[in-house]
Amino acid sequence: MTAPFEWTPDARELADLELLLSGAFHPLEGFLSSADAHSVDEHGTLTDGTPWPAPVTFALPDDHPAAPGDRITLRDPEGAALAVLTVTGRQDGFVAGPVEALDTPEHGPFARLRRSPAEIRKELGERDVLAVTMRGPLDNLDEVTAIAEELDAAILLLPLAFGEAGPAVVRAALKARDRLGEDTLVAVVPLAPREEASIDLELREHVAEAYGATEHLAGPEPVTLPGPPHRRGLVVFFTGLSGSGKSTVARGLRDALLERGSRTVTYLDGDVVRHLLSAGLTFSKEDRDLNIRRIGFVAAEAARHGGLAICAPIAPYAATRDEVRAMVEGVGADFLLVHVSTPLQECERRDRKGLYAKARAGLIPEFTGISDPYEEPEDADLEIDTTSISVDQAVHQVLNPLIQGGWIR
Ligand SMILES: Nc1ncnc2c1ncn2[C@@H]1O[C@H](COP(=O)(O)OS(=O)(=O)O)[C@@H](OP(=O)(O)O)[C@H]1O
Ligand SMILES: Nc1ncnc2c1ncn2[C@@H]1O[C@H](COP(=O)(O)OP(=O)(O)O)[C@@H](O)[C@H]1O
Repeated sequence: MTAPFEWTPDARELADLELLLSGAFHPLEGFLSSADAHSVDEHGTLTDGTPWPAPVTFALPDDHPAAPGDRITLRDPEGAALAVLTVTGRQDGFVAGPVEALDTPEHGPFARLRRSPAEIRKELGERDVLAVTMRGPLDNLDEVTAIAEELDAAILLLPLAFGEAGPAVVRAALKARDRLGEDTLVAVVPLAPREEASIDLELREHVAEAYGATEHLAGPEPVTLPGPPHRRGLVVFFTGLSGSGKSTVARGLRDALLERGSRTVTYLDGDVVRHLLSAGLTFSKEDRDLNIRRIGFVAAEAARHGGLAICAPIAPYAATRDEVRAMVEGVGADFLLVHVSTPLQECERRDRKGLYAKARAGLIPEFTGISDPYEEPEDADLEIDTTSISVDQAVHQVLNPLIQGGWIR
């Protein structure tokens, strides 16, 4: 009997899964084996010689027990079971195998426009088709019209909607359709961009062909101009030992920002987090990581909308701090890691809450710095040792770079 495995793939894998299931990645029917992925990289073909431009792979952590013959239910982050992957091979971190659809999630912006290649081909019938794949607005509509007229072809716009920018690309396609004429078809394709431009282009051609294209035009690459720093979201994330001064400096920073009044501030105080958002969590590694991920999630949501979030947990693990940085940068905001590096000796001397004495006496287990690890950041954007400076000076050591960097006016 096979084990009932479940897994939530990452965003790129989920997008690829949707294209495998819809037939947009024809002739692929599942995730590639390590051998196929290497063959694609080296020769632009699968091991059986079928032309294919880009690896379409799926990874599981090494400690996941799935083996050939097992069936893995793939779920979206909200828990909907999307497909079953039957494992045919597992090597070099890649899990290969065909996928079968279970359910089509009917949510998300522009879900009604996520039409399958078969549906679009049926609607287009025998006509020649000029497909335009887009990752941003089209600035060449006259050219598109001229080519379509010359070929006597129908126009099919394929907005490649992936990630944060996805809905904006679809809106650009609908705007282009308004100008090109109502008979222009639009199908949303969740194709994640590939790093190498030539491979990305080839993959777009394959997908366009699956949708019935006889001619393919790649729209221009979007120009992304980040807004000025004072309009961008920002997370100021303090990390350091208990008693190092995180909360004191974070509160001082919050107050200084509120006095200036130029930005909205979300303050995720450590104690408030532990009483509400993370109530019931312990200080085990798993619970500390969960606590930090929750803080990161809330901070990233505030920053997504251009807000400034200040967080001040111990956050002892480098990998978890990295995850938060990625979460924040993933929503297009900036992340500033402030290491409050006051040495243990000074933190223990202060022992504001008497916790170090209790930890030394063995009354508090897993106490950071005493009986639990603190991984010193190697990627801090700022470092402050509060041993022999005033609170006001410490606050200015954070505030000044924020002003100089243009985040605060
Ligand atoms: N075992 C153990 N280790 C470290 N700290 C402990 C522990 N038990 C309780 N406390 C108190 O909890 C505060 C740290 O909570 P955090 O949420 O910031 O920790 S973590 O980031 O999840 O590691 C920390 O507060 P601060 O002094 O403000 O840092 C301590 O007062
Ligand atoms: N320059 C300074 N910056 C921050 N805190 C300082 C400074 N000098 C002394 N302290 C004292 O150190 C203690 C730091 O405690 P706290 O801010 O709660 O640390 P943490 O949040 O890192 O546990 C406070 O009692 C604070 O008054």
